Amino acid sequence: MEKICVAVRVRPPVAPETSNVTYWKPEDNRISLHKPLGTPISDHVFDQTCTNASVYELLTREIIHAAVEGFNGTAFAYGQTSSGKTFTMNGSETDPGIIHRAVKDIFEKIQMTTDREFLIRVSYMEIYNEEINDLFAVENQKLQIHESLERGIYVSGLREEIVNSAEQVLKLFESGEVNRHFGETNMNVRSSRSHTIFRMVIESKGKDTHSSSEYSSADAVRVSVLNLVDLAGSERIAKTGAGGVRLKEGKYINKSLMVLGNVINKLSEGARQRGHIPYRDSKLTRILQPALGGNAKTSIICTIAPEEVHIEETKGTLQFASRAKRITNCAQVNEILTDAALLKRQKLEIEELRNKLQGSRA
Ligand SMILES: Nc1ncnc2c1ncn2[C@@H]1O[C@H](COP(=O)(O)OP(=O)(O)OP(=O)(O)O)[C@@H](O)[C@H]1O
Repeated sequence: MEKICVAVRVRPPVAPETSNVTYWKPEDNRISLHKPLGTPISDHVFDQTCTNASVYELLTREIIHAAVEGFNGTAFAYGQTSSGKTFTMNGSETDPGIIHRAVKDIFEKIQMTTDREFLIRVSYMEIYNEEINDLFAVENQKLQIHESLERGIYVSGLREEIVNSAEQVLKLFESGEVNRHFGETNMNVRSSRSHTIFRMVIESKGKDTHSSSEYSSADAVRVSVLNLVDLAGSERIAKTGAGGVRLKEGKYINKSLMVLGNVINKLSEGARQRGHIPYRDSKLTRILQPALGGNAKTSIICTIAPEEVHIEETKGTLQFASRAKRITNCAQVNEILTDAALLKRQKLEIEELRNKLQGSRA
């Protein structure tokens, strides 16, 4: 069992004239309003001078490395609109975000792992107005979620591309970004109007599979799923000035984030009290189910805006962070034996049985 890793990140003020007015005081892994005391609410608090490089290093790198070794992983950004989620996940020219860094890191790690061979598949989807769309293939819309013993929870009909270099993945990611729903609101000129999930499936098996007399872990195939998630931001309609299409989008965004909040609340209660977890109440929580209290290593970066007008929303985000911090997951390496390995094992077991029988007859 391990805890979800949660961090809070303060973005710099939007208006330069307010740059020296600080309402929030980050101090180690605490953040407080007015007075520098308070209980730790997350594992890290990043102040407004921090870079995406340091967020990646402290919060996500370990999960990415574990994904290459066979553990499921999820990293997601949560926070009100315009607080810096997309900036954290996508980054800028000079300071690439989590996704860019994760992709580079995965291929570097793979290159260093000389005793295994890898197959990497990527997909990119968005949840827009509670419908799942494929960002690699615009014709694939309104996709359905299914569950099977072999694949767990998956989205059927989603295009998966087999990739073999970081450059190829980043190019594909950029092509998907073009199809994503963005829109202008009073709060953000380029506001994400959908939740996006960039997914990498990492499959590997040992190179040393030639020994015929014994089966070993080298015969097993490891399959891990890595989700890099940029959520749409919660918003107050009065502040965003949303009407028409934006209003409809805002309602769907708020509803699915409310379900996510409910799931986090339930999970943060002790195992005895928690009862039914409402994963099925939204597509977002259904897809993220393994990441929330399941078989995955998860980190959450909660982004907040420093301005006084956003204090109430910021308090809500900090509450979300402190609840999420209480969640424990149970991550394990996903290893399955190949058919050939299973056959080898069966043969050995039969052999053993035969020897035993002969021994008892003698
Ligand atoms: N840490 C940061 N450093 C510099 N600029 C930032 C930082 N965080 C956010 N910004 C800037 O603030 C603005 C809003 O950020 P961003 O679009 O990432 O917010 P968001 O939380 O994704 O919003 P939404 O939910 O509306 O999509 C952008 O112009 C972004 O470049």
